[in-house]
Amino acid sequence: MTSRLTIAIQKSGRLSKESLALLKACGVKFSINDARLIAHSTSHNIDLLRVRDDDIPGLVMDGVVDLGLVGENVLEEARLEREATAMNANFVALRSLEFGHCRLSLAVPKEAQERGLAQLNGARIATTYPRLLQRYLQQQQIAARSVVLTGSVEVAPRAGLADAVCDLVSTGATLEANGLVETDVVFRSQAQLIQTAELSDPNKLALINQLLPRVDGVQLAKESKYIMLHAPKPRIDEVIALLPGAETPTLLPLSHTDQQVAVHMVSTETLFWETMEDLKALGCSSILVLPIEKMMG
Ligand SMILES: Nc1ncnc2c1ncn2[C@@H]1O[C@H](COP(=O)(O)OP(=O)(O)OP(=O)(O)O)[C@@H](O)[C@H]1O
Ligand SMILES: O=P(O)(O)OC[C@H]1O[C@H](OP(=O)(O)OP(=O)(O)O)[C@H](O)[C@@H]1O
Ligand SMILES: [Mg+2]
Repeated sequence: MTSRLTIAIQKSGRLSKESLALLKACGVKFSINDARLIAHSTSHNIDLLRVRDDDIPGLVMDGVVDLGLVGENVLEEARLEREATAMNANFVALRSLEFGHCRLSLAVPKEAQERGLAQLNGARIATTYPRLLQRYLQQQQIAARSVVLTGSVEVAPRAGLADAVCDLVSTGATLEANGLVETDVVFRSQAQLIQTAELSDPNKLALINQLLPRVDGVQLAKESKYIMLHAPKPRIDEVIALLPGAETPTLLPLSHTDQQVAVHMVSTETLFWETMEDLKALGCSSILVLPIEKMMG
């Protein structure tokens, strides 16, 4: 029987939707039953294990699953923890996935904002990431104690459990709602695709080799746009100079006029409204910016 590749993703949380969307965009089909831990792919020899994100690094490092999609914050914390306790902390980082962007930051109550990092000497800092926090404090030569909480870290100072927090931040809304001010970035994170270190099954390796270019293609497509416009022939050089990354645009004749040409190109940069307005001022018309679903070089 052909072996099945197992992939661990977060069951429900900040990474779940985009993890599933990535697999789907790679052509891996699943029918998910929310109550089930395991989902079998109907298109590939792949099983999906849906777990808490904290469990994903360990499952990959112990070889229980072949691949995992997890935030670098959780991954690096687990790696430091395992290294410190002489457990296997090996894995292979395959790809950064460009979602789940956040930062682990120190934050203090608004009233204490002016006192700087030195105020943390002797302080109690609430966090879910004690290893990442201690590494940073050591680098900054600060001696503070961590209070480990697995949730609701942001309420710890108000509850009298800590003087500061070291918590995940994205927009900053959670900190603000709790009267806290971000003072230092401890670690920057995004979702990663990781693989177990000892993988020799040729069927699994073949499947991974099929998936990786698809992951790259999905990411490239996400960052790219297809731009189409009609440009006045005499001003074509000026038009091309305005377009981001337009070294090799396609120029096509238009059926109804020889005064204008159609310009088609793929750009990995955003076409800003300002540029579109400049193009219009040069005499361009029918300017379209379209999303791209898939790309392969
Ligand atoms: N505000 C955010 N914006 C973007 N990404 C985030 C944000 N907060 C967290 N993340 C990323 O998503 C991961 C999962 O966050 P989530 O809040 O869903 O975790 P959780 O509550 O620990 O879930 P679980 O129940 O799986 O343990 C985090 O470890 C981090 O990498
Ligand atoms: O800076 P912000 O945009 O406010 O995001 C930061 C918050 O997002 C995450 O929690 P989430 O909302 O996922 O809920 P949780 O605390 O229940 O995990 C994280 O733990 C922060 O609390
Ligand atoms: Mg978690």
